[in-house]
Amino acid sequence: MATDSSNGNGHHQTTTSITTTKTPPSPSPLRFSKFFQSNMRILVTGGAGFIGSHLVDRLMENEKNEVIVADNYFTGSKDNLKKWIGHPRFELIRHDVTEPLLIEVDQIYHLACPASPIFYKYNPVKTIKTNVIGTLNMLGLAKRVGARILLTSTSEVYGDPLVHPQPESYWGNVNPIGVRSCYDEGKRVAETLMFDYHRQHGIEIRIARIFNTYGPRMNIDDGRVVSNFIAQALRGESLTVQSPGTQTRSFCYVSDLVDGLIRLMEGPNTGPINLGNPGEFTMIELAQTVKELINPDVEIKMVENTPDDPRQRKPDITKAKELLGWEPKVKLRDGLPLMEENFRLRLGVDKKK
Ligand SMILES: NC(=O)c1ccc[n+]([C@@H]2O[C@H](COP(=O)([O-])OP(=O)(O)OC[C@H]3O[C@@H](n4cnc5c(N)ncnc54)[C@H](O)[C@@H]3O)[C@@H](O)[C@H]2O)c1
Ligand SMILES: O=c1ccn([C@@H]2O[C@H](COP(=O)(O)OP(=O)(O)O[C@H]3OC[C@@H](O)[C@H](O)[C@H]3O)[C@@H](O)[C@H]2O)c(=O)[nH]1
Repeated sequence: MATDSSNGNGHHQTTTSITTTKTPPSPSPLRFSKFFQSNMRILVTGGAGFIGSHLVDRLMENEKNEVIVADNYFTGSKDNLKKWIGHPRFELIRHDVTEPLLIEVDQIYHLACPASPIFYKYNPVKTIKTNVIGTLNMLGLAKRVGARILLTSTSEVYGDPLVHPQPESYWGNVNPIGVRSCYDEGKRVAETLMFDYHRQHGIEIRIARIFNTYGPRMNIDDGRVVSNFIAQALRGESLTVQSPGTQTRSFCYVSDLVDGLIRLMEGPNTGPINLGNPGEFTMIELAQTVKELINPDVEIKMVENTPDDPRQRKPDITKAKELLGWEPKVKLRDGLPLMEENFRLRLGVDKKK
């Protein structure tokens, strides 16, 4: 069933479950074989990254799952998956999704894409290729083997939003030629490709629009705000708030996010569905919280911002609640100390007694 709602600019849009008359291709007959070891063979692209490796941990908990990770290690690392390397139900492939991948799978979680602005802006043409050609390749794979595919899209598809908080029906306010466009427009094209394959070829699709997520295993020098502030606080450096500091974000702890991704994949809704924590903070508030919880001695300094930084962001998660029975459980004040612990270990900084 399709739902109509206003996007806040007077436009109307259809969201959440656009249906198709096409029948998806059948999965391999082996799936139904009595002697098959696992019931589900799952590909996670970008599985060596931050969210991907937490997702792999959760998928591997189920003994019926076989997990294959394809990653080019641009921002990810084997270290994030070290506990699974050598496991009989796990396989790690060095692979760039801009090249075709010929394997047999039942589900695809398609995460491969640099997510931190400093990394996605580093080689913007490659970021676009990853989003467009990479998603085309994964949809081609899904089509060939009859797999269900989930795309990790982003709150960045709303650009610098004029509607607040952002519902899925909002079409966004995106600069098509800016320095962030390789990522936000790239993800918008990826969403379009997903729906075109769904309508034209009957592929089973799922789209998650993920809002800022944080947690253990983020790269220490990832450049994103939570990892920056925690690393700075632990190193005794000033916390760098990019001006004006009144811009807002809503931060979701990674275990909550992974739970939402799996519910979306397993349920009947195509999405797009927002996954994020509606707790909204200015960057000054975030810096003050990190300072208070981790190192009251550090200073907070204002530094120059980058172009097109969205001024506000907060997910409307009504759909996730209704359709997935999902809402985040971990508050920022509870999640930050869990990440601090992991960063202390990796940076070799002990807690003062
Ligand atoms: N973390 C967030 O706040 C957030 C928010 C919205 C959306 N997302 C999306 O979630 C996904 C994962 O994000 P993350 O935070 O874990 O980032 P990450 O950078 O830690 O992980 C991305 C992974 O993709 C791999 N990768 C990049 N380009 C590739 C390519 N061409 N071929 C194969 N592998 C490639 C990287 O090596 C890395 O392991 C991304 O698609 C991102 O856009 C993340
Ligand atoms: O050191 C810093 C880093 C960042 N910031 C600010 O913190 C805010 C968040 O910046 P981040 O780089 O963490 O992330 P952004 O929200 O800009 O983008 C993110 O959005 C969702 C995902 O798709 C991606 O993970 C990423 O693109 C921005 O307003 C930025 O100006 C600081 O104040 N100080």
